Amino acid sequence: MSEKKGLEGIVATESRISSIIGSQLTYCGYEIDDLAENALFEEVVFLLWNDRLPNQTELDDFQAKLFDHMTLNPRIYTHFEEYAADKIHPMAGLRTALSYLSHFDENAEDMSDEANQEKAIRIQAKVASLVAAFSRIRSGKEVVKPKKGLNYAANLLYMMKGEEPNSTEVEAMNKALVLHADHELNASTFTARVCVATLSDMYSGVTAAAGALKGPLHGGANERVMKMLGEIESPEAVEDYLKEKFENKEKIMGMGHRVYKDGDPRAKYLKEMSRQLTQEIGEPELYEKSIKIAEVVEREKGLLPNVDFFSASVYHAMGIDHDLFTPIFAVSRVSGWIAHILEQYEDNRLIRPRAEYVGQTGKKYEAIEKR
Ligand SMILES: CC(=O)SCCNC(=O)CCNC(=O)[C@H](O)C(C)(C)COP(=O)(O)OP(=O)(O)OC[C@H]1O[C@@H](n2cnc3c(N)ncnc32)[C@H](O)[C@@H]1OP(=O)(O)O
Ligand SMILES: O=C([O-])CC(=O)C(=O)O
Repeated sequence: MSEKKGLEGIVATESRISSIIGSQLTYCGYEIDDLAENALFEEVVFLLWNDRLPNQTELDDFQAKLFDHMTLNPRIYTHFEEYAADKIHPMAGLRTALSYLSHFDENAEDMSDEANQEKAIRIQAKVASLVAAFSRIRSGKEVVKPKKGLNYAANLLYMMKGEEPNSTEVEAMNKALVLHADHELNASTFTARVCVATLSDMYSGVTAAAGALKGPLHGGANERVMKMLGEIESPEAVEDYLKEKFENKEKIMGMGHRVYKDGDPRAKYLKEMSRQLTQEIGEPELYEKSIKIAEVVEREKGLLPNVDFFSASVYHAMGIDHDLFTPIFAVSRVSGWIAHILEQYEDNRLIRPRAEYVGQTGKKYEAIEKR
């Protein structure tokens, strides 16, 4: 085979946005540790889009613009009522809604830099509102409008829960958003770049990317991790549970990574958050089961937890519905998709690789009654 299956190790573009070397991840030159410990999610979004951190005036202005665009057209709520009645998965709902957002943007087709900057803010602002509104509408609750003065992470939680989150919850959500914001040429980001390299619009790029993130081998793994934790009764039951999975050649969700072979640098933060938060809600066994799973999978398969592994128990402890875990990932990753879309537009060329043909040759058309 002349191609690399799954394009493993292939460098498909240059990028200034994030870099992975060994187990070191940086956003625009800043170590993920530095950002996870210190940065506000909005600062990270500004950084990814502008290649530098904002000063206070720029941050205030950026946050104000995000706040101004958080409100949704009520026609979206009507859509959500239909999705809820049909019990569609929230990630399918989000994918459709990201596309629908373009219907309310009169500059959706304007490809100027100015219009694209404006679209970037609108999409980032509205994605949090979409996830929150969907979750409330399907539970028969009133949609909650964003609250002035709250940061992005706090507003996301506020719009979901209808009450102001405490500082521990805001800090945890902010850190989770920072950790998920960008990750080099992961599958959904690559999808976004392939889509807009045809010079399609930004809404199409993020919609395509959301479709890719939804899959269980990518962002959809976090929801499956929670399902697995629910299926295992106790830390003592982990060995037998995993033995059966290994025998059936099933993959263990949240474990392993295409690029990181010595560990995902984001996982340690989510691990610590999982320890603290599951303790606080009185469900420490969720953390204990997670630790045992990680230990057995490392021993048997040499695989380590990725970003989706401990985020599951973190989001659960924050009271988030399990099928909203991947949409929450998307709320953060939209920032990275947009950064890559803008970068793709800057120096675009159609992305169109080749396939090695391995099919039949020399066939002749036969009339249908002869087949
Ligand atoms: C945000 C993110 O997207 S992080 C990734 C989220 N996805 C998951 O957590 C899903 C579970 N993990 C996986 O499926 C994989 O580790 C991936 C897709 C993340 C990376 O995959 P790759 O590096 O391409 O490995 P690939 O899928 O080719 O597997 C290589 C071998 O390791 C095994 N393997 C890889 N991951 C796992 C796993 N989680 N559990 C069990 N076995 C695994 C495969 O079965 C395969 O074994 P084989 O060679 O005996 O057939
Ligand atoms: O980079 C990848 O392949 C998957 C990943 O960890 C991410 O998207 O955050």
